[in-house]
Amino acid sequence: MTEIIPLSDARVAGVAEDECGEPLVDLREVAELRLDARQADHDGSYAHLRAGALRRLLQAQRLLPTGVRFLVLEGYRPPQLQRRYFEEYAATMRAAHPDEAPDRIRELTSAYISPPEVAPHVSGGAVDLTLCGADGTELPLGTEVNATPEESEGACRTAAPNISVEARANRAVMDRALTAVGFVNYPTEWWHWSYGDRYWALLRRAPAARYGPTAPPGLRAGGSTPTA
Ligand SMILES: C[C@@H](N)C(=O)N[C@H](C)C(=O)O
Ligand SMILES: [Zn+2]
Repeated sequence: MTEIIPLSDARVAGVAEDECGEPLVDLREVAELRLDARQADHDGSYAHLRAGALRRLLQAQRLLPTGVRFLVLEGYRPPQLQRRYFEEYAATMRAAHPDEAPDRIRELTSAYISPPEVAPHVSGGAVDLTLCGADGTELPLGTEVNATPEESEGACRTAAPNISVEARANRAVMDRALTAVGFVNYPTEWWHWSYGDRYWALLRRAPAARYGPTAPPGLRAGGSTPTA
């Protein structure tokens, strides 16, 4: 089995960043992509992706079998929302594992929510998505998108054995299309794919991440505005 590198791993934080300045693009204006409103926020941040990541996502969609499309749940995530998600799930992990040291709690947390300082969604290069048919009906992928390791008994892991043959085949369909255009998967979450962020750079052995943390679309004064 290949090693799963958690987002809390020091190697992720150690990746250099070479911000390319690509803008965030509003997916609500991209007719070819189907968006789901489950993660919708007040300013539409969730519906944004860096231009290069979006271009690759559209290429990947063209590689899907006839009649199958992507259903996108979340792209960009503002830094303060990432911090809130991380702190909330870390509290859940502390309650479930009261004897574990802080570093282990951070690692357990990062299996489901990224530490804010390396968060792929905050770079605008990560996307949570599933597959649907022509009428928008979701295909079986083994768990709901965003199912926790606890509620899914680990079936959220991309290579989990405890899913149906059909779900495994659908995960392979996603993998083939998204990997072919340069995305990488976070192996603890079948629905989470990214391009250009630090995790991507580490897995693809790129010299640096192309996308650093960026400000929400409403706060940007043209181009990409680094937040830190
Ligand atoms: C839980 C999910 N929505 C998610 O995005 N997790 C990853 C690891 C993240 O926080 O970047
Ligand atoms: Zn994600």
